[in-house]
Amino acid sequence: MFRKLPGDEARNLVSTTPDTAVVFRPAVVRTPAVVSIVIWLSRLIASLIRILWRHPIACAVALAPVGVALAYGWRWGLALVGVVTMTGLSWALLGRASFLRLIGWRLLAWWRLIWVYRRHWQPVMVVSGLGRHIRGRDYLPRLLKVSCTSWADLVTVKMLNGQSVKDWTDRVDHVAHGFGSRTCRVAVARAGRLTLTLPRHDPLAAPLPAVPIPDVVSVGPVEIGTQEDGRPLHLKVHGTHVLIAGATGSGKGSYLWGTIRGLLPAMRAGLVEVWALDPKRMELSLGRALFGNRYAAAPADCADLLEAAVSVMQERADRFGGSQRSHTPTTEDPFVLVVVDEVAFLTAYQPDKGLRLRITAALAVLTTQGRAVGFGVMAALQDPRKEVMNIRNLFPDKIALRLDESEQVDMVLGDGARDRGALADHISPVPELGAGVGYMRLETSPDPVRARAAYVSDDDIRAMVAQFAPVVFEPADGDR
Ligand SMILES: Nc1ncnc2c1ncn2[C@@H]1O[C@H](COP(=O)(O)OP(=O)(O)OP(=O)(O)O)[C@@H](O)[C@H]1O
Repeated sequence: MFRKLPGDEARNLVSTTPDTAVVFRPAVVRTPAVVSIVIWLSRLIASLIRILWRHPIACAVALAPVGVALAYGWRWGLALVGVVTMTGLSWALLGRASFLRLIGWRLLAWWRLIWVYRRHWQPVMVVSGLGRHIRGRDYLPRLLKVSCTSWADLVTVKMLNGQSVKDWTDRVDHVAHGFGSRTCRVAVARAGRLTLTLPRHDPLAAPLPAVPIPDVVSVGPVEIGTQEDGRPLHLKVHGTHVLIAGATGSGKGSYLWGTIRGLLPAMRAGLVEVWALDPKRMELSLGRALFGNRYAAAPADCADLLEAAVSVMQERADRFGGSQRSHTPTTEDPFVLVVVDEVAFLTAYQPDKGLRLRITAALAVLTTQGRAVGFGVMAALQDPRKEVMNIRNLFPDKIALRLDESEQVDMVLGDGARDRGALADHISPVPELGAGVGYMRLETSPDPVRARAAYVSDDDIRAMVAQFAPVVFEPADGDR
């Protein structure tokens, strides 16, 4: 009935240290089977009590039919099970959202806690190096809670005393793959506790059609796509500056055009002006009519346009000085968004040093002094190295689309962003899967947010021009 215990083998072992006469003979203490059984039973009872304590409702639901069967006979117990099952099914069919919120995700979380996380916890922690094996005992981080959303598991963990967040961020790959997920993101829940986000599937795997042009006049935040958690992606442009970095074909255009699209009603109302710099002549030229004479492509024209923006900004700052510290868009003083595609053409690859310096200086002035007086810069570039864009730190909000090298992620999003799960170098180069997907790091939050911008196609841009170009820029033409 009882298997041979390991002690039977150990009894025969004799160990010595090399080159000495010292001989160790392990002392084997035989544990009577009854002691083992008592220990095992007491553990079982303790875990049953713990389950009852932690999940009283689930236990009541499971035990109620047993109670009814014992009191009134098995037919009534079975009937109760049938009624509960039918009610649950009807609820799931008729009110899917509320069923998932109140029952579905909790059941799934419980199942994944038992089947995925608790089952694999010890091996994953030990193999990844997050647990410690000291003198025959395993010291493991504690698995506190698992909850599920529509796309990911959120796992709350208590770190071992003395562990740092970096210990975990260095091992996100081990943890992700250990629990059967593509990636793992680490966020601090509170002192000593972390929340791990492990996606079950990629909700951003399919391209999104362009967001409809809003009916209301708004200066932002502008809806331009979807976040990983299914909520709309709103990009703030008024009161900040945004830098978008991504390799060629990563979908930078969707962010530029998505933002312009969301601002169109405000442009028509005269509350927003978009000034466009398009040194490659490929991205913004299709909607050129939307920008009127605030469009430049040749480097010299770009420098002139940027300096014009600086002088409008400084004139505004002189007027505002002493009377107001923040900007509210009006038709007299609209919000000015300077959109620059492939800014490196102007700041790094431009052979004319004089032009390069003028452009870099104007961008630096706009990004350091512009936001309080209603000027924002939104710049896109392919290569985020400092030599290419030495003012990248002047942009409070940053977006990393697909990047070629892992080191580039922290160059764009700031130190530690990749460790926190911003795997921009892992985004698929296949346009349908990865174009427009990126990680945003906003000024207000250190945790990168994964999102996908909706695709604004050439036809969408033509439609925008046809609907808005004749009226967008006329009222403000005399401003320059
Ligand atoms: N949001 C998106 N969703 C799906 N596909 C997209 C999206 N954005 C772009 N694409 C696809 O990817 C291709 C490249 O996009 P886009 O030209 O915007 O990239 P880019 O980063 O601006 O590249 P480059 O720097 O070479 O101009 C597009 O032709 C389109 O097919």
